[in-house]
Amino acid sequence: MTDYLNALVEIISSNVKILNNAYTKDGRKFPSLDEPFEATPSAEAVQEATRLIVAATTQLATSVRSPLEVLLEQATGMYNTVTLRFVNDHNVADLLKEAGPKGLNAKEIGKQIGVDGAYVARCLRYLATRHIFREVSPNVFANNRLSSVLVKSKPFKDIETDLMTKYDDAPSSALVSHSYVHSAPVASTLGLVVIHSTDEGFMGSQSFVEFMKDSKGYASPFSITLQQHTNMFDWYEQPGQKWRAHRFATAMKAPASLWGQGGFASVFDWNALPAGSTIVDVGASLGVVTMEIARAAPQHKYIMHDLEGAVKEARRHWANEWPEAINDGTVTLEVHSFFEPMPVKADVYFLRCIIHDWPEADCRKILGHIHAAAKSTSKLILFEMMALHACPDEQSGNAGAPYPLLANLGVAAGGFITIADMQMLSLLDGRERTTGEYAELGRLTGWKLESVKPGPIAAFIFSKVA
Ligand SMILES: C[S@@+](CC[C@H](N)C(=O)[O-])C[C@H]1O[C@@H](n2cnc3c(N)ncnc32)[C@H](O)[C@@H]1O
Repeated sequence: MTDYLNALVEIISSNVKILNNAYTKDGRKFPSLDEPFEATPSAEAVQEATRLIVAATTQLATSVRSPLEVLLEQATGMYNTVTLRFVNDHNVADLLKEAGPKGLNAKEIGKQIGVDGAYVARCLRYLATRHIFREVSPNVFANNRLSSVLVKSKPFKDIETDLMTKYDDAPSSALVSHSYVHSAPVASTLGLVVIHSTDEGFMGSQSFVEFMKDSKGYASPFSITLQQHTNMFDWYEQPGQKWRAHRFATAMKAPASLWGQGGFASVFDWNALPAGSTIVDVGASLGVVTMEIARAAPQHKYIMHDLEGAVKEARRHWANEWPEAINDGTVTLEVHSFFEPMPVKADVYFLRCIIHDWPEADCRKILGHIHAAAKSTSKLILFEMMALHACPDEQSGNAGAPYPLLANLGVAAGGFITIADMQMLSLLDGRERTTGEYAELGRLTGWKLESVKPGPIAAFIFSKVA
């Protein structure tokens, strides 16, 4: 067997060849981080090569670096959060977009955003050292591919103060190649997930350790930080949080693109259902999944449930995007809490990124209410990410990865899901689950897991058990 370091180097070099060949076939060269965005070739082989390069380079760097340095880098990860929060709050990427590739001096940036230029330079240098922004010459900074994800669609002068409309018009077509995000010339809604993480996520993380020891009756670490006995979604419904609720709802457009167009419509044969079947989107938010499925199978009736504020947001979204579907009754929006008995006897109930928001007892209530209302033939579909152990796991069918990589490819495949798991814990005491855990949750609430369609967001398809 090749020695440890060379095994990693071989994985990197053979997969870099695959990437380069894919670009050569497209008649271009692999771009550096400083070059403008160009969509990545989308072939599965390119995505797999990318995952393996990320897994191996991270493991190689971690292996050769001093353990103390690695731990220090991780222990001070909050500076990633706060520097990103700083540049976002002051719309620095938007300002630098207007400055162009020559960039802008930190003093001038400081003048425009009302912060001492010396602070600005240090924050931007911290980020540039981590490949977010570029230090073009001493204290002069420009956008690069990563920082341009934070660019919004309005001129800098128009977005400085208006929190409610700051993120409007962000295109939902985040340019995503599998789970790797590349920057578009203007911010995608996926950039809002980053920003939400530096704000609500950061607030939650501050009471993370305390909560796990003793929740003191609070719903989540986030609730402890806020000293409020409500969960994050109820907090969004409160006066003063409308702009955060709006930002969150806008961010929720993004994960639809993680699956790519047609992903939700293709996991289930919606057209095999009798015409006029009833399909409920439980906790729908804007209803981006309903929109995709209803476009593919407009002969059915779709009902979206959510809390009052979220339904108001959704009404605005549908009025802009597809008003006919509301006007002709194809899609109905209703205020309904999934903690109350389900009022609809539907053919299919689906929930995207809902179950991961809640602790076990709440998930059982939600799925139990749906079970009580369902027909014997009803289907339940949970669209959720699939948690993976870092070691081989026969039960989940994860046999491992090439030597010496971690079975979940470290941050390459396990990165986003473990971040999401921590985020769910921090914000809501929710969690990401393995396939076995979804099957067990179904068993306890009267649902049999029939099949799983893997993907960045997997579909867990259940049928009702009497
Ligand atoms: C993570 S978002 C997912 C939204 C949507 N399913 C999607 O994937 O775009 C969670 C949603 O659950 C909604 N929600 C929270 N508590 C709820 C409740 N008790 N009843 C109904 N919806 C609720 C929130 O308002 C939010 O829209």
